[in-house]
Amino acid sequence: MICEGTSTTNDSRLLIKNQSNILCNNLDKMVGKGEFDVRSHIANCTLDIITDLIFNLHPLGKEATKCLKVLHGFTNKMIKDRSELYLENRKKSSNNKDEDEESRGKKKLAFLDTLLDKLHEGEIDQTMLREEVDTFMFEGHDTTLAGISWTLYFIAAYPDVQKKLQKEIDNFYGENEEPTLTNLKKLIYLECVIKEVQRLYPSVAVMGRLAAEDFKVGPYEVKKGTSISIMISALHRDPKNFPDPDRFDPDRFLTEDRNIHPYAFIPFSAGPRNCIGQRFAMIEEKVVLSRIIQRFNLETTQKREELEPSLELVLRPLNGIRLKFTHR
Ligand code: HEM
Repeated sequence: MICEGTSTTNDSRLLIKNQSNILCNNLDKMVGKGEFDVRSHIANCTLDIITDLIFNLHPLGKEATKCLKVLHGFTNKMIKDRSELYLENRKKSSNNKDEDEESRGKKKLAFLDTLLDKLHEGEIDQTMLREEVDTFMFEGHDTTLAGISWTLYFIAAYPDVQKKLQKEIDNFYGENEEPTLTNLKKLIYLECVIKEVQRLYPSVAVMGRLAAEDFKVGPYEVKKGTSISIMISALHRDPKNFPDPDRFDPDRFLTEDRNIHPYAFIPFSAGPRNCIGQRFAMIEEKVVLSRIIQRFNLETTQKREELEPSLELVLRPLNGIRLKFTHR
């Protein structure tokens, strides 16, 4: 779905770019207004990105903010609207017999169209379709909102890190007009900062699993059927893998040769049910953050101990992320 080389990926890049521009234009209006909680601005951006990705119906993205509380009603309406368009397109394509498979594929812009294909082929039913959409709406919006907001805090609170990022990002946009999947890999330091923030404040801080069989963890016997909570946030602060674990130090991720266990750092989970949106999430965070850093200087008077992480479905800063924006 969100794979390199598909038309969906190219469109995703485009929609992230457009939404980042809208976000930066809105942040422009906050310059000169002192510190404010940045999260509602980021929430509008990440919600529009995910609704665009799923439905490709941008104006309804706005409606989503109001309707999230009645998620199913909202999802059903979006599905109904997109289904009508999908059926219309299908009719047009079957009338146009000359249209080849490739050009038909290119018209499939929304993730939901792929699911509608499966529905019409009888592989899934209406309920399964809605569940998939709900999962994507939640997993693909709140997680990136948290990730981007926490990262902006650390960029504001650590001016030396901000300077290094500005240098990398100025060079990047000096060389490239547009971010692409390939050139985004050059934003190495930004990636380290994003990872270090996910280490300290993982968007998904705890996961639940049911033991499928008996097994042992250290001295503990776990019986089949036991429900298990995996504390990602605690795992990420194990001093064996991350010395001085509470210190914010993006450079830890610069050195690839550190001999840590492959499951010591798992912000996107690991194994068969890991996050299928992780590549998309990294692209989204890189594009949105790099655009902000390119345009603004960030400051904060908030101390780290005032942030009060709150363990809900995602890890939220209870007191908000209060930042001051000035133009560079
Ligand atoms: C910083 C951003 C993100 C983080 C940290 C994150 C993290 C995770 C984690 C830890 C899980 C496993 C949860 C569990 O098993 O209980 C998960 C699952 C999932 N994520 Fe993400 N995610 C992010 C962004 C996204 C995005 C952008 C999308 C969609 C575009 C997405 C789609 C999904 C889906 C569909 C699942 C369920 C996979 C399954 O159950 O097989 N995620 N994510």
